[in-house]
Amino acid sequence: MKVKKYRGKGRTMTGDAHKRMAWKQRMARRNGTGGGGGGGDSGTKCFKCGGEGHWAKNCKGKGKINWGGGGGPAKKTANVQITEKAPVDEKEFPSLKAAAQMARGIKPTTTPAEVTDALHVFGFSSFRPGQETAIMRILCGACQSTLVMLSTGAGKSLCYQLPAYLYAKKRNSITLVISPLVSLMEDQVAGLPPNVKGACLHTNMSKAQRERIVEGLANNQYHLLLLSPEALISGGYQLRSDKIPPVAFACIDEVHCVSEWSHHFRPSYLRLCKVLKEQYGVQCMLGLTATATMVTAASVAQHLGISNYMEATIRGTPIPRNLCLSASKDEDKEEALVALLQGQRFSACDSIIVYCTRRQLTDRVSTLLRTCLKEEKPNEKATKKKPMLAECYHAGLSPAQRKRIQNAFMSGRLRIIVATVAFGMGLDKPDVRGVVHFNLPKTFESYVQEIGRAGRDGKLSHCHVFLDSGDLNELRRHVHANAVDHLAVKHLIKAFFPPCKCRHLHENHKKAVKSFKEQESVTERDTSSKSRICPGHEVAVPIEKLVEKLDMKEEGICTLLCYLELHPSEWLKNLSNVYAQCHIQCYGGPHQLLAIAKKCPPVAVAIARARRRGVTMSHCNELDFNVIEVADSMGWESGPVKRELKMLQWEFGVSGPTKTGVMVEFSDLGFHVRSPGDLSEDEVDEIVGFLTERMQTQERTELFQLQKFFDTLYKVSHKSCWSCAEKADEVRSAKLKENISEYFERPPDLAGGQVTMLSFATETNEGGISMLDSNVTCDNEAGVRADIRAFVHLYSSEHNLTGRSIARIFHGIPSPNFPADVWGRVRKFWRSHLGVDFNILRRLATQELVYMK
Ligand SMILES: Nc1ncnc2c1ncn2[C@@H]1O[C@H](COP(=O)(O)OP(=O)(O)OP(=O)(O)O)[C@@H](O)[C@H]1O
Repeated sequence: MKVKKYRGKGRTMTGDAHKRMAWKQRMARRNGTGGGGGGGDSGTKCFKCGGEGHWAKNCKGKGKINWGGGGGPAKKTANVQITEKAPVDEKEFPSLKAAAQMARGIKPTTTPAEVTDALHVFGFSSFRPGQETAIMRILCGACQSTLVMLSTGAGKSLCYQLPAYLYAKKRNSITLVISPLVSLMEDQVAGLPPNVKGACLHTNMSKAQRERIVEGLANNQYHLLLLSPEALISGGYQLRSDKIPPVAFACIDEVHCVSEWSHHFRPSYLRLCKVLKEQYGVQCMLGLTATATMVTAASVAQHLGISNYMEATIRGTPIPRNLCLSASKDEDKEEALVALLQGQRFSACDSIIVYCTRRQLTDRVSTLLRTCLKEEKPNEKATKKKPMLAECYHAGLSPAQRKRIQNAFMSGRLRIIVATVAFGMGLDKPDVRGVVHFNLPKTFESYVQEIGRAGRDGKLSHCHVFLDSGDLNELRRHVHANAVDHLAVKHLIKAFFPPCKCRHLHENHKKAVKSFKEQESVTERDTSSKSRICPGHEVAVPIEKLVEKLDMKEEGICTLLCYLELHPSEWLKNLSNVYAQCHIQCYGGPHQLLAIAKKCPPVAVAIARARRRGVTMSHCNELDFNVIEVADSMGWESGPVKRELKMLQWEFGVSGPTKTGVMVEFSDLGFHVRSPGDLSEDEVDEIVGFLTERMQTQERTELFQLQKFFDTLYKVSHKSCWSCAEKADEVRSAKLKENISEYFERPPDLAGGQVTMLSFATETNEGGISMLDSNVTCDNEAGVRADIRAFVHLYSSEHNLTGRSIARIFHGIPSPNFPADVWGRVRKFWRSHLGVDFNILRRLATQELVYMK
């Protein structure tokens, strides 16, 4: 739609007034207020004081927020914009005083008029708990990075949208919002009020769409920009800091992904804060999350550069008060689910989500519910269209089917959606009245996140979990799936720290100079790993090959590389993935290859290296080489080398560029790091030991937390859901909430100023009901050993088997080299020993492999 623009009294108004009106009416209905709320475009209403009959320009009303250096644009340097620090002058700016008080936790008597007016622009009449403090911290101009930890549906989005809107209006700046889910970005932008201009950049957009957005950014058309962490750190989409307005602040949604201790650690998040600070000059960051323990919060604060995280954290209760929780350990879960939904508690609920872990199960359960509940009264909200009782929703459905089911659920036509956890991320349906977990959720955090989809309108809603030891063991297997062997770690270190000649060259240099003083300082340097001789080399390791070699997922390898970067010794630096292999083909024949070698040094070096390996190049018109290695051997950065190689394809004459008949292609996407090549053997052992220990701690911790989660639910559970199907048990619900809060509020352990989670792993299990312990012995060891031997006989010639890979197959845990769709068909072995503890199985398999060698 073409947008008409009107200019009136210094304000810009778009022509889509009917859209704005509809939005205002929608918001008014939701807030229960009569009309619009003093929106910025209302024409006769003052934006500053909200008063009628005069324009903001002539307002003599309330004070102002400090807009950072008097509202002027932020400073721009060549490539970095620095947001100016605000001069703190509370007398001159009365509302700044309020902001500063707010930031210190003191509630000021009045909220600045600009802020309350902006709140009306968003269609709200008052702040929800936590919103005002967060907003004022961001607006107070003193670069107060803030962590907002409020439950799902508490209204965290306003905490970035409102300051972004005000900053953009006052300073023509933009706010960067880092959002982890591409699928949600469009919805978030579409949900903004008409006055707030947002845009997003993601991979699902066409090139033309992205270019339009980048152009719009350069023209100051947007108040906020949503993008994925990967897009930001890769610097893709031509998004350069000098091409966008100054950045007011950056908001990181799902900020717990920044912490390596989080259940959702995402390696690309790790470099996020650094890129925001160094490349975009961001000084103020706002982190948003619904589920973070204090351990995660402390670690996130470290990444955001917050020194006193207690002061900078706005924290609500993890579970909203209006949710009534229950759990039961029924033997027949399907029968129990039907009974629960027929009971008084859930039969009154119009909108229910039933979560299952597997796709086939969602299918089965939805069919069961359609059959067993069909006599029931259809959804009262049903419109002319036929009401639907229960449907399944999972990633295996076609996009059209998913859309149809989601729309039916959102409009109230579908009463029960039986879904995998893929459903519900970013779901903003206010009246979901019930969430039932047919299977055990993965963690405390997932549980809190998933039940948070109920009762977003603040009305009483019900949540129930069915406990089952089978689910617990299944989740336990998932934990083992991510663990790594000592040997795999060794291979990884070998790949990323190839030995270099720096030390040797240095020794030669030392001999040549023969200066006593120089020798002394060199001896000094040799003993200290911190001032190592090697400055670090660019290394690229092809992802596909490494995944196969280590039998480890790409994300797992990324995580290990992040641990190495986060280590106090900063063993390596992660760089953006690159294509490492270069293929040059000269259609002009071998002469052309030699001719380009004369003008392009990297080609000459690649030919020389090939010759050194014994390859005869005189009759060759093709050349294959690792471009990262070649660039490194020349002491050059790989970026410019690749650009120079690409240029070989073109010749620039007076009539413009013409093709030279040289083809240059890059392939083999690789992990890309900068690492030293002069590690001593002790250092290699230290790194291997560190990573192995770290992975083991992670495994122990996750197992412990899983057990603790199960025990927490078990302690308050009913034997059968019959006891809580008719009436909620408020005492047990309150007890469960209290125990969950305890988990989230547990203070972090600070070892040497670093956040650690070791204590979780070493803590004993306070007499909980351990259903895992039953598995720690192996009754049928001889039988298990016989099966292992049979398996090794059949498959060892074609596959590289390890104790772990055999244990995984016997437990039905897929890995890159042993995918479920292939190995799941080997029925005799796949999931054949679920009853035997994973680590015992691994030990037995390792022993058998050694005996059979
Ligand atoms: N001050 C307010 N007054 C009334 N409604 C509000 C207010 N702030 C937010 N809301 C409404 O609350 C709902 C939830 O808000 P929002 O999506 O920001 O929650 P959230 O905390 O980001 O949730 P999630 O964790 O699921 O992303 C939205 O419909 C929003 O319009």
